[in-house]
Amino acid sequence: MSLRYLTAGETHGPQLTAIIEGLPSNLELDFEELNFQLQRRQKGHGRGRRMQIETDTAQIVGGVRHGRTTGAPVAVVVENKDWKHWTSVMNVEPVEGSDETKRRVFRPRPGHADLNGGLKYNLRDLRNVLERSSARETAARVAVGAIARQLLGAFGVKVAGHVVSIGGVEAAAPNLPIDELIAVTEESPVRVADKEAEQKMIELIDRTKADGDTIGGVVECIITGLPVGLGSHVQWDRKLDGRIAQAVVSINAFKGVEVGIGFEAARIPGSQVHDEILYSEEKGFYRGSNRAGGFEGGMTTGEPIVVRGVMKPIPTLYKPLASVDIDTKEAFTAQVERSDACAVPAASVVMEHVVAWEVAKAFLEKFGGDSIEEMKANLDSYLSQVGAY
Ligand SMILES: Cc1cc2nc3c(=O)[nH]c(=O)nc-3n(C[C@H](O)[C@H](O)[C@H](O)COP(=O)(O)O)c2cc1C
Ligand SMILES: C=C(O[C@@H]1CC(C(=O)O)=C[C@@H](OP(=O)(O)O)[C@H]1O)C(=O)O
Repeated sequence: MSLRYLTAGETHGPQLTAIIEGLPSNLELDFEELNFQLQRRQKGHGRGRRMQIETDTAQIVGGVRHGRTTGAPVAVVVENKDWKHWTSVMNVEPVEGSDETKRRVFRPRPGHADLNGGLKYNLRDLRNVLERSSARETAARVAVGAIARQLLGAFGVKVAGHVVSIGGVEAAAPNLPIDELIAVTEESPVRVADKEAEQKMIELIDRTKADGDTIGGVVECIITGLPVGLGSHVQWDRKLDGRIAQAVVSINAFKGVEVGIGFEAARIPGSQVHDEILYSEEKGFYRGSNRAGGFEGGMTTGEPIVVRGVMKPIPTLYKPLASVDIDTKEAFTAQVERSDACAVPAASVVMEHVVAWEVAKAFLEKFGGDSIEEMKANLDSYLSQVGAY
């Protein structure tokens, strides 16, 4: 059985819940590191007031004893502190004229899930759609991904993420060793290594917010330390780059993904796209460049994975766009809910974790095993085979 997970929970409900199935036993979990990743997702210039209310921490309520996984399903809970302000709205059926009715959502926001969800699920309070479509759910996905990241970490695999551009303001390509990239973006409010560009991004976010508008951007995730051969060319749904693309576009507001040089490959000849194959006694087979972003044939090449995702601007606008009242069918402006102006820095943390999850899943498929020790033995045996090739 392969690694899988599900999440449940509403943004203004009591908690988010995730269940992970298929983790090996004896993975030592670092709870501080897990919570650190959750807190990283809360930061970043442009976030709204909600992030001042929450202090995301993961409670592990199943599958872990004495700090180590047992092989049983791992259950994780992240509390919503904001729940206490929403208890009656979430629990009481709105009655005409009541306070709860005021929170009913009936003028759908263009760009959010409101209208499609209302029509599809036949819900006349679009809050029932909003509550689950909210990117609050990405806190659960980061908790899950942080565990996957620790699984990868047990094999020396490292994960980094950073912001490439916001609203067209581009950061210079950082080209730093992964540990430095992690350190430098950790301290940055926009998670960008280029300080000059960061200042321009901050100013742009502030101007955009003051205009009642929102802004998107591009983020990049890099994973190093992987062996050749994760994923497979033999079947469409085993191609790891394809699975990563699906995971990235599943993040709220993500509309595109690039692997390696991505769309740039359409503009230049093959001689400037493909990575030449080299060999040395010390390294074995390796590449002169990594324009493929670590993938050929849906399999890892052994070079770092480099994936980019594009996030559209946040749909909720304080200066709202045209919409229609779902009761009267009259033209109205869209409803305004408390909102972020820009969540690109936070989204880069989410992207790291959804990509880490897909890679961990492929890692487990390749090296199998019910315990970390069994996985390590399988990895060592494979590395010897590759080394002797
Ligand atoms: C970290 C993060 C925070 C977000 N914050 C908001 C927000 O405050 N307001 C909003 O309208 N959308 C926000 N979004 C985007 C919406 O959740 C998303 O646009 C919506 O679920 C519709 O899905 P789609 O854009 O993928 O089609 C956020 C997304 C992410 C990744
Ligand atoms: C709660 C989070 O993000 C939320 C995502 C979101 C949306 O519509 O996606 C709308 C906002 O919700 P609220 O109206 O409660 O402030 C964001 O704050 C989070 O990232 O943890």
